[in-house]
Amino acid sequence: AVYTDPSKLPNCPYTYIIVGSGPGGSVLANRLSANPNDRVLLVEVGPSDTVNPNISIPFLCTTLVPSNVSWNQTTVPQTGLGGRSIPYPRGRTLGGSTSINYMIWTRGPASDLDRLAHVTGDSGWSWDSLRRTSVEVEDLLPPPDGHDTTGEINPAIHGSNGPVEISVQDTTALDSRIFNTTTQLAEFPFNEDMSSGNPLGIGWSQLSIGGGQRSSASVSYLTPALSRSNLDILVNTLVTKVVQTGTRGSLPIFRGVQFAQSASGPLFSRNATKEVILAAGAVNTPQLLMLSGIGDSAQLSQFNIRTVVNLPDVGKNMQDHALIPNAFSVNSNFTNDDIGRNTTLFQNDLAQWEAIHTGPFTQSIGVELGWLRLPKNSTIFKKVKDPSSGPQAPHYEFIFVNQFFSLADSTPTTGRFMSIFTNLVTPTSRGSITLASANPFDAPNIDPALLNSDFDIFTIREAVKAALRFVAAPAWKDYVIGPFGALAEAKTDAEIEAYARSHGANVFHPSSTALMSRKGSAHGVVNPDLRVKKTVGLRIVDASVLVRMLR
Ligand SMILES: Cc1cc2nc3c(=O)[nH]c(=O)nc-3n(C[C@H](O)[C@H](O)[C@H](O)COP(=O)(O)OP(=O)(O)OC[C@H]3O[C@@H](n4cnc5c(N)ncnc54)[C@H](O)[C@@H]3O)c2cc1C
Repeated sequence: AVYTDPSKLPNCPYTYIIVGSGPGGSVLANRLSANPNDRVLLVEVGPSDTVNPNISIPFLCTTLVPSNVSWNQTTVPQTGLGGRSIPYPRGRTLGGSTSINYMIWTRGPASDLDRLAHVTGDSGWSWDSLRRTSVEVEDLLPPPDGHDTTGEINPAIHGSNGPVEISVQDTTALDSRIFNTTTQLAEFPFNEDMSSGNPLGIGWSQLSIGGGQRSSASVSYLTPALSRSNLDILVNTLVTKVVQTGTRGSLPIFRGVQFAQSASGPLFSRNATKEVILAAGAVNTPQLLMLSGIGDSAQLSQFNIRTVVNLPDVGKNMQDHALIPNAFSVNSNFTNDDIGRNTTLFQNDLAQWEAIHTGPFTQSIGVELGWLRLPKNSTIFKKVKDPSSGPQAPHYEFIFVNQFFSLADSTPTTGRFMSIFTNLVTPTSRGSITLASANPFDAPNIDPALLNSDFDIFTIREAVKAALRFVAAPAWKDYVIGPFGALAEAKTDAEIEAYARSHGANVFHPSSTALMSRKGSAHGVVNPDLRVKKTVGLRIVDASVLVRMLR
């Protein structure tokens, strides 16, 4: 059952208590409650995902940031972005960020997972080990417009029975031009299916959309488990601390949690008989660890927090993907810009979606994707070792968008556009999450350190130049009028770097703030089985454990 009031929770022992309902929390709530002998409590600070109808509608994903279902926080000033603080949204509702994200579904390169297995000394994290699981979670469905997807995705490598519904997008005006470019410019080869383990090239996006609706972790994993009498979900409630409940040998046992609905409201507490599982995401998990006395003792003492476990890597090593939203004016009678400007069109498209779940509102913003590498002879490699996981792993990404979309500039009131987002997917900059106060209701200091290294600024600059080369192909001759706004003024390398710093944002992939390392290693926060080092009864199951962000 779903509870909104902590005082109404049944007075029963819980086997597992899960903090946060993002992909990690939702999947575990489902899998653990499948055993009727175990009782599971899932605590989520945000409201139910039914409070915002736009969550289900793929095209309206951009309205969810900021909103009543997202953390509306900002970064500390970013040196790499010219000192700007930028919005730092994450999902704050059932399903976590999968309820507000852009739904691009991608497995990444095999070498990313193989590197994770190597670094952690646990072959369970390898591509071969996880490939079967990644197929089992999928249910590949036809696109909403029912078009023949032959050549756009390889069904043989996807699942057809899993809980997460996936599909490719409806066709758009960009498709044939993008595809034709891959035959005209050798540097941009076509890739029929980027989920094969080798994502390099240009291909159709796969999305966690089924039957025209978002397939979030909540829809896929919580909804089917809601009728189980051994699963309780408590919403609108912040876990403020994990609590030591005893010791085993010299190790503290952390099987307790405290939670509250406001800073001044009553504090509640419950214990798990087996484990507390943190799935609060790469910003909130390290914050919660530190508030609980697990972290760098020097930092904790600044806030008068008693150190229970000194783990200096908590909150360190933060990574995220910088994004530059490059806009191009296009010669077209219709782009998705029209939907945003024309109320009648908007209402008609919305009505179509509500009636039969077809039409433009079934689409997310990313039509096609590109995963690309810097050339081997790039000058940066004289100074910096290639940070990618192997020759089939990209350094940067293209996301093709059939409209103007910028997180830095306001949307023009006239004109039609195409955008190519260029995203840096192998950053070498490392940021941090640190406490700003000992009050769990305060935001921590969020520092993703975007574009903060020579490699990062070099790569994003080269990515922007690659996007300019892409639209210079003959396929775009009658369509692209030219770069728009500040991009049109950026000609030299130095100008493109300045443009990247003044217009850069992020693509909301925080990770690695409670990173995994080999069992027994003093470095890191969790072991490869995701148990928090030097503790008993506490695990982390979210993006904070990844040594490097996967794609
Ligand atoms: C706008 C946006 C667009 C994105 N687009 C894509 C995309 O297209 N494709 C893609 O693969 N990825 C995308 N992502 C990223 C992806 O959604 C995340 O990487 C992923 O959801 C991270 O999962 P997580 O479990 O680490 O954290 P989250 O999904 O953020 O879940 C954490 C949950 O824990 C809750 N929580 C936090 N602290 C507490 C607490 N103390 N007590 C109780 N509950 C708590 C939060 O409210 C949240 O619900 C996007 C993200 C955003 C924000």
